[in-house]
Amino acid sequence: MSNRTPLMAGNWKMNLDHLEANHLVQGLALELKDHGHDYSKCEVLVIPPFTDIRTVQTIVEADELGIKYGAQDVSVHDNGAYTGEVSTAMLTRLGCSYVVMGHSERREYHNESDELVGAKARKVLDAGMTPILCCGEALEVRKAGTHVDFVLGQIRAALKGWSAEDVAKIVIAYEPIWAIGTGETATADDAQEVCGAIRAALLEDYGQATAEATRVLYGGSAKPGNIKELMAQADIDGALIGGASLKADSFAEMCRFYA
Ligand SMILES: O=C(CO)COP(=O)(O)O
Repeated sequence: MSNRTPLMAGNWKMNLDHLEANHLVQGLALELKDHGHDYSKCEVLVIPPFTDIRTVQTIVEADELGIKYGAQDVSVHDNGAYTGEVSTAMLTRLGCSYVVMGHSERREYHNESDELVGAKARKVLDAGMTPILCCGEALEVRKAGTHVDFVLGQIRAALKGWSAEDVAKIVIAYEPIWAIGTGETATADDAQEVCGAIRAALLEDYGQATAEATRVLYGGSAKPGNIKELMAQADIDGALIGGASLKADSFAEMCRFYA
């Protein structure tokens, strides 16, 4: 058993308006409270669209909930003529503690490169928040059997030049694209194979302290029915959850995987 605190992160993607966000966070808080959730056994994070963050902040702060919240993306710029972008300062001002970057949906639809993803992670860490760096292969890569090399290549390109101390502070989320929103979960063995390879690469590149500290999540059709098996794997420290995080009961059940 490692001393890494497990993290359940709900990526809402482009779902839920502020009224629905309010409903979900309150429902989630109640579910967790009713079941006596121990936040030291699993950190709970919601990642709403930008427009819901203020709403989530209000509820979380008013009730001093243990739930944390973050953003799905961020700009690499500080301010200026970047229409549509949101800066790290804007997110810290709203109390965000995590920011996702490099999600496959942004890599695919917005042509985000490993270099840009790495620059976003740097920006987020420098602003005092925790980057959740996403990686993962498409089905063709998996079929060709080169998925481990592909994923390690993404991570190494994004983190080029980083110190061991900084890498130890980030979260890496392995999300095989073919398992996202498809109902097709990677088996626990498939997920462990890649998460284990990520940790072995961290050991090789940055040494033992970093390899032991950096949290590695799995994402892709994670749900109440498979979370226990995923969390039983040595190198899986939590999950990045899409669909199943949009319902208070299913997400709360996953946060309580340890019970
Ligand atoms: O992309 C994901 C989380 O970032 C996974 O989404 P699903 O859990 O809906 O497959």
